Amino acid sequence: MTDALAPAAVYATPMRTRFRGLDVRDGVLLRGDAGWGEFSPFWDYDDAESAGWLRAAREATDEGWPAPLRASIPVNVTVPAVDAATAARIVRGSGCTTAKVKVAEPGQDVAAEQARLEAVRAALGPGGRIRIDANGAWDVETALDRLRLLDRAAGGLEYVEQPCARVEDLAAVRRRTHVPVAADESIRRAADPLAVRRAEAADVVVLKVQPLGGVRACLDLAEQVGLPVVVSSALESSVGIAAGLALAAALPELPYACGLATVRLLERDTVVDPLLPVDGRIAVGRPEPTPATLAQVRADDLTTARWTRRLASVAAGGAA
Ligand SMILES: O=C(O)CCC(=O)c1ccccc1C(=O)O
Ligand SMILES: [Mg+2]
Repeated sequence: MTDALAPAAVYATPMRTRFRGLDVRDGVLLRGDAGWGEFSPFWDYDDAESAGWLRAAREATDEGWPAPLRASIPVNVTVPAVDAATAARIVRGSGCTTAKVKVAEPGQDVAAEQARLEAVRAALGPGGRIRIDANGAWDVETALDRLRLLDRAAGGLEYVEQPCARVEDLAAVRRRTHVPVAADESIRRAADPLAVRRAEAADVVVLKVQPLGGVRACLDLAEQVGLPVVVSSALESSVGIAAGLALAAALPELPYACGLATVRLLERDTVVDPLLPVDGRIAVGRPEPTPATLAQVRADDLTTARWTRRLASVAAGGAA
């Protein structure tokens, strides 16, 4: 059977602040009977790793999502590895009472991280919550050392996301610190996401809809892992964020703020009503692109050709 999978649009937008090494975010929008879907694996992901991202997009276009159990989702403001004054400005402008702060960025020292966390605490006030994300950059001893310093600078950490890359190292850190540990890459980039549970390596799991193959796949995984879930974005446009909201809205329990307030990190969005937080929550919804919004983010011909080829290639692999 030939696959008529073709991009309805290819988008590209500059980032407001460099994040995860990205200055531009781009991807494909697909359209089906159930609505719009986003396929936007990062460029360093190969076809095999991008297959889940395509399953998530096709769930959005062909099936839609399970019924929501809640109408709005509490979210964290995401603070890139910026200077202290910029971090404070991002937090104050967000309306959120939970902040997730990037740390362990290559080339930055711990003093800059302490200053960033002190500024975020001052901006949030004593009632706010602060979590940090090290993206697996530390070894066990470095993690324990940094957690002591950064927990103090933050006036208390809600949790640390992926302090080390390996599951056994997460488990070792978890045994030796009072800061709760969240697993992100150890879930979404692992051959066996349940290894985290078996090793008792985390207190919380971060689930991202695109890399994990869709809302239903994430609901199944949440049930199997049996730990509290934080739904987080893969820096999608609002079309992709809508899938994250659908997951957060369908989980039986949602004890933490989710990392879905990332549309603000993009200069432009694919829809008329971007999925931005108001008073720390995003209303569950599914805003749609229009010809006018798509014109604002239309990728150039070269980018469009690259995504069209990539989509076909991932789809061909997935069909095998
Ligand atoms: O969790 C958030 O607040 C935002 C999402 C986020 O941090 C992220 C976005 C894209 C790729 C990786 C990550 C990450 O959690 O490391
Ligand atoms: Mg993370």
